[in-house]
Amino acid sequence: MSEVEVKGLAKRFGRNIVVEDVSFQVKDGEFFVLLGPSGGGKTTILRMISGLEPPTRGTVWIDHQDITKQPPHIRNVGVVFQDLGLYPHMDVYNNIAYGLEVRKVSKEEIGKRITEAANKLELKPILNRSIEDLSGGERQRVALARALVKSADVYLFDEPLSNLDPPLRLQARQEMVMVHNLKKKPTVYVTHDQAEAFAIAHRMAVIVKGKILQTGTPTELFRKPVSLFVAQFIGTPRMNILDVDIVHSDPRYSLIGEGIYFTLPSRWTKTLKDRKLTRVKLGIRPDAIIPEWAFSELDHSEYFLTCGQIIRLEARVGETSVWLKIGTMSEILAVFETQKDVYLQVGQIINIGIHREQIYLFDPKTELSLWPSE
Ligand SMILES: Nc1ncnc2c1ncn2[C@@H]1O[C@H](COP(=O)(O)OP(=O)(O)OP(=O)(O)O)[C@@H](O)[C@H]1O
Repeated sequence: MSEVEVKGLAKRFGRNIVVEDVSFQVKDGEFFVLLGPSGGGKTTILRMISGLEPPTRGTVWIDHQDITKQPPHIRNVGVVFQDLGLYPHMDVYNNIAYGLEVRKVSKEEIGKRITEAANKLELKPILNRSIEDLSGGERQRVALARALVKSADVYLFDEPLSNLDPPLRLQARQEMVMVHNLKKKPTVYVTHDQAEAFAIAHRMAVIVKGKILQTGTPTELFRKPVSLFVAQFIGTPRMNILDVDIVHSDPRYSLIGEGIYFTLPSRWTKTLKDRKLTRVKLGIRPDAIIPEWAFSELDHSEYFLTCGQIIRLEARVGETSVWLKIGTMSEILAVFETQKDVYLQVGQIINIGIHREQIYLFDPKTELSLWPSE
């Protein structure tokens, strides 16, 4: 059993605090993703776990042992960084072997492990090639093989796929998940690509400006974002946000805004009464908007109804993005399944429905999520 845990981790470079009070735990066999925009401190966290950067505060634990003061070569951590860290003057075989030689693994054992890894990652034909002659995808597989031959307690990946084209990226991602499944060790993976995070994470943390905003499974973060930032960061296309007034029309509360008059289900009454808010930010995911031609299949009482004028259209295979003006000024994006017998055009006015249980409300000042009573 291995487990990696960071407790109250902080890092300051000069006056700049780049990681602030970060804590998380990754269990054996778990794939944990640190997701966040560039410059948020994700790489610095991995560098602190691997021992390349000493924390200003906080501790790093592997297998319930505090290893914060251990030098990097003592820590049994397998790392694949963004630049892959391959030695350009060495061939593929020696790049993979190097870390094992440093650890005094016998030549025989090294040969055995490399053959195994080369078979799994299809590297056999290029074992004697120089790193300089390899494509981006091949280099990426060499870096993975280097992690695979190591019997590490923890694996760390820092955007290892960022230099690859989309098709290669998908293949490399599958190879990486394969390495993880073979090793069944805790893995921490850094990315700023939320679609990638969703595809591979068991659990993930959204990290911005050195702080974790939320930790949970991809579904938890999608369904129950703690704030407007997380709600818009997770899910493509981004959640629509509209500023609306709150009106108390006893016994219920209603949302009133540009083209909007929604009477909220009674579950919201307590939350809105307690908060005494007069305005909120209303969040609607583009795929939660139902077009009029799908109305017959739905129970109207479950939906808020309004209408919008199409201002832009973008058709893709199987779905169409439709930008709608509602009221005189507000604009929202809806994504509809493309229908053979429905012709849409700019300027057209259509009716839309929004499921009552699929709206999000945010406090306009703190931008934290508001939730109805269960
Ligand atoms: N050695 C250093 N000295 C000074 N500042 C640093 C150092 N390393 C990182 N930083 C700063 O710390 C901040 C966080 O950087 P970090 O690379 O950890 O973020 P990141 O979330 O991994 O970003 P990216 O996705 O772009 O790699 C950045 O502002 C960066 O400039």
